[in-house]
Order: sequence, then structure tokens, then C-alpha cells
Amino acid sequence: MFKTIRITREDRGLARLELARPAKHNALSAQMIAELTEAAQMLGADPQIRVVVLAAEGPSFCAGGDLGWMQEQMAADSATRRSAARALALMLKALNEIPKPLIGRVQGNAFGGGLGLISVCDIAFAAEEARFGLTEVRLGLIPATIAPYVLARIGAGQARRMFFSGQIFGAPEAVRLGLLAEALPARDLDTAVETEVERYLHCAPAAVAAAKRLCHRLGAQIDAAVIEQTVEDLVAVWDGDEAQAGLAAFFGKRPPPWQS
Ligand SMILES: C/C(=C\C(=O)SCCNC(=O)CCNC(=O)[C@H](O)C(C)(C)COP(=O)(O)OP(=O)(O)OC[C@H]1O[C@@H](n2cnc3c(N)ncnc32)[C@H](O)[C@@H]1OP(=O)(O)O)CC(=O)O
Repeated sequence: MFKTIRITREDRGLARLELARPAKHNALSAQMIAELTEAAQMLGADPQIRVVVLAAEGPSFCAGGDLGWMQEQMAADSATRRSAARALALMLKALNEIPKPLIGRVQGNAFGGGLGLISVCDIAFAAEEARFGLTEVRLGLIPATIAPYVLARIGAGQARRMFFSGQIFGAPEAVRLGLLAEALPARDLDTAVETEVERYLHCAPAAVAAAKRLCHRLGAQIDAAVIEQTVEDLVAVWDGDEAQAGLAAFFGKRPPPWQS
């Protein structure tokens, strides 16, 4: 039924939700955004599922928003753009609101929206050689719909540095920032995720769900108005000359005009 993601269920109450566009480094296309939204809602509502692992096939966890899809939005009318940006925002909201532990399993690159996906995980583990970054500003874009979740996860001070510089950093730094629970040798990643899964499967599901609600309520308020503002921010950036130039440079495999 899904083309860009895969879901595997285990009787013990575990679902593995896997990004499956490896040739495009799991970039978030319109179809993947729609499928992830549907999967998050479905797994969230399934009483048999008590823990969800978010993983990815191929060399990257996720290379962020699909830049071809973004280029299409730049040429579209404002209603189409707004609905595309809102789809991205609602996907993140749906993942964030899964009322059970969402555990990230990260390898390779997690850039832009990929780092956003990690930020909506409750806890994440990564291979030591994984790379992270909010690379949007290098492309003339901004981290928009992902911003509330990244800010909630690592705080404004650390986030500003990432937001403004697009700097790429390694897994030890991601642990220090609080994005990851642990960075491990790649061969130990599945064991670490499995140990974490078992911890949650030994707990009362309604109590775990209530604990997650509590964490959300006491953390940053990511309400409908905040989300809608990020949609407008993304729509506005798609209007800009820098985004046009940045994406043309990416697909032309050349540096953007501002790169020193
Ligand atoms: C969510 C919001 C914003 C964003 O997320 S903006 C996107 C931020 N992401 C990036 O800046 C990452 C861009 N990609 C890369 O830097 C590199 O591709 C890579 C992931 C480091 C991999 O490099 P490598 O050299 O190994 O491979 P290629 O570059 O040749 O890529 C292979 C293949 O995949 C395509 N691709 C990679 N990333 C994307 C992408 N993000 N979108 C679309 N396509 C992508 C690349 O074009 C190649 O395709 P071919 O057809 O094979 O040429 C906004 C918000 O917050 O709201």
C-alpha cells in the first residue's frame, strides 16, 4: 500500500516504520510526506502497537525536504504552495503526537527535515559516523516547519548556531546537544534500539502514553498558531531569489553564488 515507506509489525507490540527512498537519500517527497502522515496516524491509533521505531533504508537516514518538490512549489500558485508546506507541517505534527514512544535509528546523513524527524522522536540512537545539520540556509532556505521541534529539543541558544550557519556536525556533538541519546559503532546500533524497545514494552502502555502527554504539555507549546506561522514562513522563503539560486545550484552540482 505504501511506496516510499515500509511498516513491519511484530506481535510483541513493536512497529518499525522505515523510510524507503534510498536512491534519493530518503528525501521527503510529497508522497513520502503523505505516507508518513498516514502511517503515524494509523500506528498511533493501533492498540496493538506500543512502541514505534523510525528507521531508514540506505546510506542516509534522511536528506531533508525533497528539493525537486520544493522547486515545484516555487513555480506554483500560493494556494498550492501553502497546501504543500502545510502537508509537511502536519506530517511532523502527526509523528510528534504518536501517543507511544517513537525511537529513532539513525545512520548516514540527517540534514534539514531529517534532523526535524529526529527532533520528533522521543529518543534517538545513531551510528558514530552519522552527520547532522540544518543545511537549509546554505541553499537559500530556512528550517521552518521543523523549527518548533528542533527548538523544543535543543533550546534556542544551540539552535540559533545551527539555524544560521547550516554547519554539519557529527554524532558526538548531536549527543552533547541532546538530539541523540547515544552514538554507537554501527554494528551496535540495532542492539541499542532493541534494548530501548524492550524497556518500554515492559511498562504499562496507558501510563507511558500519559507520561508522553505530560512531557509535551510541560515542554514548549507547539500549538496550531505556531505551526501555521511556520507554514507561512516556508511559503515566504519559496518566494525568494536565494531559494531559486540555491536549488538551481544544488541540481546543477555547483556551489551557490554566496558560497565563499
Ligand atoms: C524541511 C525543510 C527543509 C529541508 O529539509 S531543505 C533540504 C536540506 N537537505 C540538504 O541540504 C541535503 C541535500 N543533499 C546533500 O547534501 C547530498 O545529496 C547528500 C545527502 C549529502 C548525499 O550526497 P552524495 O554525494 O552521496 O549523493 P548525491 O548528492 O549525488 O545524491 C544522490 C541523489 O539523491 C538526490 N538528493 C539528495 N538529497 C536530496 C534532497 N534533499 N532532495 C532531493 N533529492 C536529493 C540527489 O539529487 C541525487 O539524485 P540523482 O538523481 O541521483 O542525481 C523546510 C522546513 O523546515 O520547513
